[in-house]
Amino acid sequence: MTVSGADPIATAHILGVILAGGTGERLGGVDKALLQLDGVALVSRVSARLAPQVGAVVISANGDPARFARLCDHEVLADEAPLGPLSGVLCGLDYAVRHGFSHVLSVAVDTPFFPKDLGAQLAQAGFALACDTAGDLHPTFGVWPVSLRAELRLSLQAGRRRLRGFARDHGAQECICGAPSAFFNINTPADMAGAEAVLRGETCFEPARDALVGDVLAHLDAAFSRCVGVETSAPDQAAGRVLAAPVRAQRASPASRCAAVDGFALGAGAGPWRLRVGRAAAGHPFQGALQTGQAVAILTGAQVPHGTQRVAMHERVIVTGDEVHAREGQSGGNIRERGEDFDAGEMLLPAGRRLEARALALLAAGVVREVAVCHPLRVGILSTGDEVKPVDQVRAPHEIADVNGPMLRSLVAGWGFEVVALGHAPDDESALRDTLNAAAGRVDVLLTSGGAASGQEDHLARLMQAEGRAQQWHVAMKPGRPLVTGQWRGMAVMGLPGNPVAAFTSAQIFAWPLLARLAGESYAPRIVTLPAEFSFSKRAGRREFLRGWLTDAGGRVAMHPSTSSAHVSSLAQAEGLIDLPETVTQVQKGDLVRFRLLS
Ligand SMILES: Nc1nc2c(c(=O)[nH]1)N[C@H]1C(S)=C(S)[C@@H](COP(=O)(O)OP(=O)(O)OC[C@H]3O[C@@H](n4cnc5c(N)ncnc54)[C@H](O)[C@@H]3O)O[C@H]1N2
Ligand code: MOO
Ligand SMILES: [Mg+2]
Repeated sequence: MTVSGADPIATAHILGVILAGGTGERLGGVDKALLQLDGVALVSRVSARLAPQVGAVVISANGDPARFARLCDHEVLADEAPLGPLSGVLCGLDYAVRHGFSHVLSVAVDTPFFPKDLGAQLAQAGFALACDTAGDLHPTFGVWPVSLRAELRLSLQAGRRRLRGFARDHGAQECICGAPSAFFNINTPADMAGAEAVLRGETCFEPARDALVGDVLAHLDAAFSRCVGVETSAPDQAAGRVLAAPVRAQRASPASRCAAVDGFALGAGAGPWRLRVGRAAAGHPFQGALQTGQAVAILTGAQVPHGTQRVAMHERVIVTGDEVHAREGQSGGNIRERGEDFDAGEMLLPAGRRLEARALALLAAGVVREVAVCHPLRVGILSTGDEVKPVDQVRAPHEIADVNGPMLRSLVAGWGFEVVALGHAPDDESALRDTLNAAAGRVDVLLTSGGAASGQEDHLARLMQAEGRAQQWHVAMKPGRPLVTGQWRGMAVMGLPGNPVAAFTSAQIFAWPLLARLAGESYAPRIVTLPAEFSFSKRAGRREFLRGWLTDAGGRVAMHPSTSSAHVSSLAQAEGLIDLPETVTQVQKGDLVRFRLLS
């Protein structure tokens, strides 16, 4: 179903719902609604901001409603089944219908500075979620028509609890309603202190620190999801593709008891055994069963006849006439039992697994004839910069060869994605716009390099913020401080920094998990922990990735002496990235370090 907006909805027809069901875990499990910000409970602040924007206000919260009684006289609605904020919205919609409202405007109780014209902005669309000017979606802030009730209930009953997923599936628009600071939400005691400082006018919301690597990864997880379609295919035709659904064995393996060696299938008894006429070969079962004291010749892989106790290797028996005598030293049954590798119906591979040789072998063993796989993810690679030229066009000393282009194309192809080479764009906003527009029709995701920072000729973030959706990051990471993430006309975009070592590192740390997510693939970098063969000092608060390799004797990690993000030689020598966390200031020889293996 798609709900589209026509006329804006009158304020009197909108019911305001304060979502106050969270557990406030990072604040020690307190009820956030009751937290006092500069002497006023959050629920009261949010209610005061919401009331002028709607016809009436209710609170969605579970537990004892009396706790709100001394703060406000809003009705408190408990969830039918508490399944997160979406059940709060559902409760609000039910209440809205009973009381003659046409829409719900939902807000979160822990976000006290939301825009004063939020309702008016969202109501233009009829069904919409709020996002900020940096492109971040705030799915608890939305306008919801009551007509969504039945589908929302069904969706929750089916276990789909994500606001953004439901909203996107049902055609919600995303409206830019304010600056990121307007959606500042309180999760930790430090956020509370920050919000109080803002109220006192001592500070504004500009981030005081660079984003942590973990923050950026969490944002990627929240803001992006699989974007490619799914089809069914024979496994053989799907080599290199990603499974969209788990696969179960269609048959046990082995499907029948069979011989693990060439020799004689022996029936019960201590021997000698009387040799029967005929044999059991792979693909040609012996017709008949072995009685006590009987034997029959058998070959590796053949089904063992009924009544077989064990299979003796031919080197280990003596055959005289039609009698088989066991020699000394016979051990083991030499029989592969039915289903000893896996049983019919057993899960062989999970969704998200890429079908490489080992996976394909397993599917064949399980007689799997059809799998659901994701379409390949098309990844555009674009270099930017007036100084950057293809290698065969480099002339003047102020020109440099495009290093990032070939590096990223090879990296992305090596990860198993489909590469679309998009060449190069100059440092010019209008040319970049044209390039982005052209790319949006050809690829699912675009990786750029260069122009990701905030210099005069760094256009990517500015352009995308103005005309698409973008987040410009300063990551507390070296190399790779600048990064841009966002969307352009439905295409995911990641702007990597220009310096090649930074581009490479940011690609490993951020682009790879992003691409995997978009492609429906599970992402699992290979990381080992080994003693350092070097000592090194660094600043606290920043994650650093050094280029390193395993020492000849093995078991230790050496570092390249250069930490410059422009020294490409250090990359070529590297076998991995040494990952030094934010908290570390000193590494001594012998200390354990995390080493992310490349290739
Ligand atoms: N005032 C600040 N300046 C810079 C910051 C900062 O935070 N504040 N960050 C520095 C860091 S760290 C990096 S990394 C770079 C990243 O800059 P951009 O992503 O904007 O990239 P450019 O300015 O276009 O180029 C930087 C550098 O990289 C070379 N480059 C670019 N593309 C390629 C390519 N395809 N092949 C080879 N080399 C390339 C380019 O020539 C520049 O030398 O910004 C710092 N500045
Ligand atoms: O990303 Mo920059 O160093 O890290 O050159
Ligand atoms: Mg720059």
